[in-house]
Amino acid sequence: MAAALQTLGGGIGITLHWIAFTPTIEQQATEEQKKKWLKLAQDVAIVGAYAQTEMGHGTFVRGLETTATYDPSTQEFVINSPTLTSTKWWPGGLGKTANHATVMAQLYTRGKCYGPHNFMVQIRSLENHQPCPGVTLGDIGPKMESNGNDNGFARFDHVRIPRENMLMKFARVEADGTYVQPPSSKLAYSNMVYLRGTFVMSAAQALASATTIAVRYSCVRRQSEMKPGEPEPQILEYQTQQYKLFPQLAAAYAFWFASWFMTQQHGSITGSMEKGDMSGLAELHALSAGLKSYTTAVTARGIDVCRMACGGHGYSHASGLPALFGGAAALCTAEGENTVMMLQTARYLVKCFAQSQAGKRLTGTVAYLSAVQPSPVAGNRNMSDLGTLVAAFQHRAARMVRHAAMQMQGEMQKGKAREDAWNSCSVLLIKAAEAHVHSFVVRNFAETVQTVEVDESVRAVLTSLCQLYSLYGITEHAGDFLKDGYLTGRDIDAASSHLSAMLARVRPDAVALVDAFDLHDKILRSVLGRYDGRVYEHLYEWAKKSPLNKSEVHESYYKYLQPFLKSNRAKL
Ligand SMILES: CCCCC/C=C\C/C=C\C/C=C\CC/C=C/C(=O)SCCNC(=O)CCNC(=O)[C@H](O)C(C)(C)COP(=O)(O)OP(=O)(O)OC[C@H]1O[C@@H](n2cnc3c(N)ncnc32)[C@H](O)[C@@H]1OP(=O)(O)O
Ligand SMILES: Cc1cc2nc3c(=O)[nH]c(=O)nc-3n(C[C@H](O)[C@H](O)[C@H](O)COP(=O)(O)OP(=O)(O)OC[C@H]3O[C@@H](n4cnc5c(N)ncnc54)[C@H](O)[C@@H]3O)c2cc1C
Repeated sequence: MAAALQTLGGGIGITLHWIAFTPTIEQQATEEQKKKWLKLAQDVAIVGAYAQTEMGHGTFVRGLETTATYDPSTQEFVINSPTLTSTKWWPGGLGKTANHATVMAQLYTRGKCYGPHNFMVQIRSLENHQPCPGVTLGDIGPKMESNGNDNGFARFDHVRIPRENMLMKFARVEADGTYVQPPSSKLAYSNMVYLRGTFVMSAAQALASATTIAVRYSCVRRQSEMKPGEPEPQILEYQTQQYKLFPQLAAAYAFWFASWFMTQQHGSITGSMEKGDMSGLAELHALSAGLKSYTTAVTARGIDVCRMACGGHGYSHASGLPALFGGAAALCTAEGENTVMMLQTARYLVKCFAQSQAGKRLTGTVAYLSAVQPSPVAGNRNMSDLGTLVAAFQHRAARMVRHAAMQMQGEMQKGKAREDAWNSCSVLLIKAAEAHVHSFVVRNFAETVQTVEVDESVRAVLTSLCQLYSLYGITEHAGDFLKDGYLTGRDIDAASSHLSAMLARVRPDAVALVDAFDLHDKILRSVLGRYDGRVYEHLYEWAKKSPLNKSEVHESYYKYLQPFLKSNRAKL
């Protein structure tokens, strides 16, 4: 049903109904409100959008301009778009599909603003789908990709909704206009934390799709001569092709396992929060923000590497890779722009570092920050040992977090305000946060391959993949590891040669490793990645279906080319 709606007419999309609107009801509505809206949403008796971002604000949620002003005389909220920049802009499905939206608006009651809160607003008639009175709707126009989804705009002209339409699980407004504080003002943001967590799996699946396409195609495509006179080899025999694709394949597995951890963490921490224990919220926010930022950025870059590794056919929509890239690029901006999200993780790390300096024992994903010794113990390390590789990544991250935090402290000691010191160290902070997330992904990958219940022969392959992922990270960021002498030049050389060995070791299992993602051709939508490998016949069939081939001589010849040619020939 959802898939059909998604493609119906190519102009509507209910993705956000499932991944944002419905979860917002689940997470932010009271039991009473769930009785009213949740089943309607789950049965698609209503279709919703998650309307938070505005033309003028996306990142800075506290700067949103849409207002929800409580009128105690009628016990209603008045939803209003006071400026052009307050126009809701980007929400998926808002343009033409949704008839309801959860609208994030600044809550005003008794003349005071209590910040952004979520409100349920019906935006279209359930009878004829016309916009409701006071509501102006439309599509924001073509985008880089995902044009099957009507990302839209909405304006509200003093639209009245019942008090009960404020999602009141955490904060409330009583009938007389009294505002009741939530346990944490950030609980209004809880669905963003949830959605960021799901992006980690979206990234893993996207990278899995791209590597499936590129690895399979690299076994079909034969090109050039490796040795004079020999038959053209599969392009996957070239070490450079392996160096392009296998780190992406390893990252897909790494992110898949990271998403398992994210899902488990989200479940257990939100479970505790249901019982009133908010202690895990900060770590959950930092982890989801950092993982979302890191995995989507690596995935978008990795998909483009896969696209380039497929040569010209990779650039064709027949490959499915341009669409994958466009989708993954969106994940880098949506649900919290990547830079801003990584800065949120950095903010948490600086806080934890200060606590560790004050003698507090750190736990969870930051525990290593207090365990890692500042002075490196150089020496010939066994660069094929997973424990050694994990320790190297944790040392790198701890060193970079310490360096950024101390740099910031130094700026403040010179008299800079905290905010100015933060801004002038934010590049260092971003790099430190990226190193932290990278070390988490490596550690989690290593722990998963060592504990997951699989046949020992499968564990051996996954261990090689984890070594490959880690060694690739060390060689790609060698400077970070060499800086304080924790790793030596000899270690880096050893890492490079082990990496080459891992490329050769993974090669025989490469196709099995992508087949293991079990992505049906209908999901891959790629002529190059077809399970049956019959690329060329289907590439020709695909091309013949191009709209330009409907006529032998295209109408543009008669309209433009023919007169142009004629006039040029007349001048000869
Ligand atoms: C092939 C690819 C796969 C498929 C893809 C296919 C197609 C692609 C198409 C579309 C993609 C799919 C779906 C798209 C769905 C997208 C939906 C959206 O985009 S919804 C809108 C999302 N918007 C955001 O995420 C906004 C980001 N901004 C924020 O979250 C906040 O403004 C920000 C940046 C966190 C700042 O908030 P602020 O209140 O100013 O906080 P401070 O930075 O001052 O920090 C104050 C303290 O609050 C803590 N904090 C902040 N946020 C949270 C939170 N969410 N939870 C818990 N705590 C939080 C923060 O840590 C501070 O704490 P301390 O004071 O340090 O203790
Ligand atoms: C495909 C897609 C689908 C979307 N779907 C939805 C949806 O369903 N619902 C919804 O509400 N929204 C949706 N969005 C909007 C999305 O959430 C916002 O685009 C995103 O939050 C970024 O905000 P912005 O666009 O205002 O960019 P800005 O915040 O203006 O960012 C622009 C630049 O400024 C930088 N910047 C901003 N703040 C800081 C800072 N504090 N420190 C350093 N640099 C900073 C950013 O890093 C970035 O480089 C969608 C967006 C896309 C692309």
